[in-house]
Amino acid sequence: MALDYDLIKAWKFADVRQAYTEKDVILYALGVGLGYDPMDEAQLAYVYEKGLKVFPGMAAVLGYPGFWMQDPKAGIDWVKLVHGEQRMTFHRPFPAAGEVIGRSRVTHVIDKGADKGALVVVERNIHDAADDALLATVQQTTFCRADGGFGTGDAAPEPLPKVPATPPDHVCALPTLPQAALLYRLNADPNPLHVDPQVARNAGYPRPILHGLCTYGVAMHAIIKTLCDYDPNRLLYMNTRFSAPVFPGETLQVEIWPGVSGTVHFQARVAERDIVVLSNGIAGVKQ
Ligand SMILES: CCCCCCC[C@@H](O)CC(=O)SCCNC(=O)CCNC(=O)[C@H](O)C(C)(C)COP(=O)(O)OP(=O)(O)OC[C@H]1O[C@@H](n2cnc3c(N)ncnc32)[C@H](O)[C@@H]1OP(=O)(O)O
Repeated sequence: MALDYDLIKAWKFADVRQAYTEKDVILYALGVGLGYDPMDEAQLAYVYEKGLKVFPGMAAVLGYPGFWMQDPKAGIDWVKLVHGEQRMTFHRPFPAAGEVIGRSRVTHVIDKGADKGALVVVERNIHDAADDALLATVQQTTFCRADGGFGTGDAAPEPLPKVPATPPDHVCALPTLPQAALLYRLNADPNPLHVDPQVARNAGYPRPILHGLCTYGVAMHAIIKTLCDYDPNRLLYMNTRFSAPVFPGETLQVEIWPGVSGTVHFQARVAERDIVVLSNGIAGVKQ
C-alpha cells in the first residue's frame, strides 16, 4: 500500500537521550568485526578498555530513534523495507563513555513508483549531552519497497558520485563473522529481517541478511585501516549506497580510489559472489 506522504513527512521523533559506556563502545566495534585479529594492536585499541578509541561508525547506533517504521501508525510494510543509503559527517570525536542526545527529522519522502517503492530520508544530529556540542550528523535513507505510488513527493537529495572507471588503487578484504548480525543487532537495530529465517523468507531472501550498517562499519574499517593508519579522527565523512544484500560470513572486498584534497571514492563487493554490495561510496580523509 502506498504510504501517507503527509503523515511520514511530519513524523514526530522525541529526542533520544542515551548514556553509553566503554562496554557499549566495545560491543559496537566487535559487531563490525574489529578485533578479528586479536594480535593486531591497532584493532585492539577499539575493543580493549585500555586507552579505548571509539570507532566513528558508532554514530549509527547513538541517539537512534529505533525501528519506528514498524509502528502500525506509520502504515509501512516494514518486512519489505531495506536500508538504501547512509551518509555520516563527523564534527567532533566521541568520548569513550558519555551521554548523547539524538534529534531526528524526516527530510525527504520520495516516490519511486508503485512497482519500485518509496524512499524515506531521516537526518539525525547527535549532540554531546554535557555541552550540547554537535558530534555527528547521520542521514539514513530507507527504501520502502512496497510503499511507492503515492504521487508527488520530494526531489531526491544530491546523488552520490559513481566510482572511477579505472582499477582501484587499494583493495582491502575483511571478513564478516557468520554470527555478525546476531551480534550487531544488540547495539540498536532489532529488525527481525536479520535474525528470523521466516521473516527473511517473507521479505524474499533465502536467509537473514546482514544489517546495512554492519556492512557500512566493515567498509569504514577498510578505509581507516588503509588510509588513516587506524586514527578515527582522520575520517571526516563517509557516504554510500547499499546496492545488494550481504549475508553474514561473507568476505567484503573494499576497493578504494584516493581522489583530490582528501576525497576518497570506494565500493565494496562480496568476494565469494563477486557482486558489488556498496556502490557510489565517497569519504573525506584528513591528510
Ligand atoms: C528506523 C527505520 C530505518 C530502518 C533502516 C533499515 C533497517 C535495517 O534493519 C534494514 C537493513 O539493514 S537492510 C540491509 C541493507 N540493505 C540492503 O541489503 C539493500 C541492498 N539493495 C538492494 O537490494 C537494491 O538496491 C534495492 C532493492 C534497494 C533497489 O533495487 P531495484 O528495485 O532493482 O532498484 P533499481 O531498479 O536499480 O533502481 C530503481 C530506482 O531506485 C534508485 N535506487 C536503487 N538502489 C537504491 C538504494 N540502495 N538507495 C536509494 N535509491 C536506490 C535508483 O537510482 C533508481 O532511481 P531512478 O528510477 O530515479 O533512476
